[in-house]
Amino acid sequence: MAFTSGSNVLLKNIPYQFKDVSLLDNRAYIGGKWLPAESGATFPVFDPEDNVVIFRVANLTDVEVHKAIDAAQTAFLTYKEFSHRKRRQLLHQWITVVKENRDDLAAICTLELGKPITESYVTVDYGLSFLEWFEGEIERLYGETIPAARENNRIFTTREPQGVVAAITPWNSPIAMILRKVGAAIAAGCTVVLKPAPETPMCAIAIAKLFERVGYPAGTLNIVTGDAASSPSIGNELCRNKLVRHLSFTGSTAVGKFLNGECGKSLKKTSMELGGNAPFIVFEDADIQKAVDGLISSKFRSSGQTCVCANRVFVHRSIMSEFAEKLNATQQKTFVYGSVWDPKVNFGPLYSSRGLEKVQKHLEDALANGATVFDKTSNTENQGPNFFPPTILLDCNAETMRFGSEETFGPLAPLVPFDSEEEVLRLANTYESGLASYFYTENISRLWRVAEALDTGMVGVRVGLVSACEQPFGGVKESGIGREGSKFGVEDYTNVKSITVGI
Ligand SMILES: O=CCCC(=O)O
Repeated sequence: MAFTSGSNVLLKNIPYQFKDVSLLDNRAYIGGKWLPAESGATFPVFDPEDNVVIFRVANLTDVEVHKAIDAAQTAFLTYKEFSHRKRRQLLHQWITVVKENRDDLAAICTLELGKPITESYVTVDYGLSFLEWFEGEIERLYGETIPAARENNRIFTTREPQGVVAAITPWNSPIAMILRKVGAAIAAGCTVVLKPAPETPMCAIAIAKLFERVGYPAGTLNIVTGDAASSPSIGNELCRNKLVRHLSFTGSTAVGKFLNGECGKSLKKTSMELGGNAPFIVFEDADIQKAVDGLISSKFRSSGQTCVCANRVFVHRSIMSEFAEKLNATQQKTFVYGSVWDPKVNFGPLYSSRGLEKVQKHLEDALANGATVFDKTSNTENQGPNFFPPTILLDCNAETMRFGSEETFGPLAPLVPFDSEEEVLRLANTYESGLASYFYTENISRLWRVAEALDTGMVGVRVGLVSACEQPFGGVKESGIGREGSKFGVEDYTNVKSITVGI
């Protein structure tokens, strides 16, 4: 299927028939209207499977972003007066239309991210789980009563929506990351200007198309699209415009630090979900097959392209060879390669040639410094220009090789031997990142000791997957500020107001 009809454009034939082609708009969404860039400019979106252009999307500048923020502020003045029950009903309707359009949303995700279709359904359902969780939270945005020190005073608190939220979302899990941010902000009573990643704008547009059907005030959600070159001007407006009260960003630590600095100039609240470099530790007393299974999901999920993917794999020296053998055997059995539209396929290409280059650099650096590839994965030839197979490296050193200090964001599993708990904790906690960590042990004392000692916002103990709508998601140190998902994710978009009454 390929077609052009007004603003609904798909430039390439694909083996999927969209049920509702109106979801494939290539315009921005501002104040309830679908608009091309004022300059008429567009930017290309590529299919990662073959690097062919699939869409051309409106390339905005700060001028349109300014208008989107004004529209969001106008909508906020109406939306903030809605009762919690009414907000909940609207969110429920949004959930219903997202569910009804699950197939098309998964297809768009596969198309612009190169995710195998089966994984795309997982990300749509993961996104939906956030909306469902936030729907429940809306009516539980409670305040408190506080005993007053002055006899004639009574003090209580309420939670108020902050106002206009700017959200900047990544390419790596577009539907889930958009719904995790936008769903929480809308649940809290805020309005949103969303800037999706230039690689995956069509997921955001489709979500907004469904949002539009629900009956929120015009301007409650706005989508401002732009390519990498226009992102700095769009980002500057989002950071500097005083009507924006909260900026929520998921992406690299370098960009997060810059945005946070800019937001500081008008003291905006920020939520920053930044780079990971997660340690994954397998102690000598671990259930080895359980640890292998955990690493398969932590390391290779989304072809290794999530911020919570294991990056440094520490394995106790005494079990290294057994672990490596089992890991290799399990990954050979687990992954199926081929067209991302084939429901049996569960491992796809990287998102772009940029992603591929980084993984290749980390591999070359490790090999140049003494690492070796463990039994090259078979059946992975001719999988397209951005494909990188699951690769296990032996004889690695996290202190001297590049993967040790930088997130690889790809399916490279460097196994680093260690000899003691003290040593591995020092290595795991060395860097400034502190998003997720994982470890496997069957020793109950060690379980508590290590969980408490790991300096990360999230710890997976005997699990390779921590992400869930009810789990507070976020990091410490240079991995971020704030928590997404869970009750904290909604509270993050509210201000606590204290009201003192004299009687
Ligand atoms: O990569 C960012 C987050 C993915 C997840 O929520 O597991």
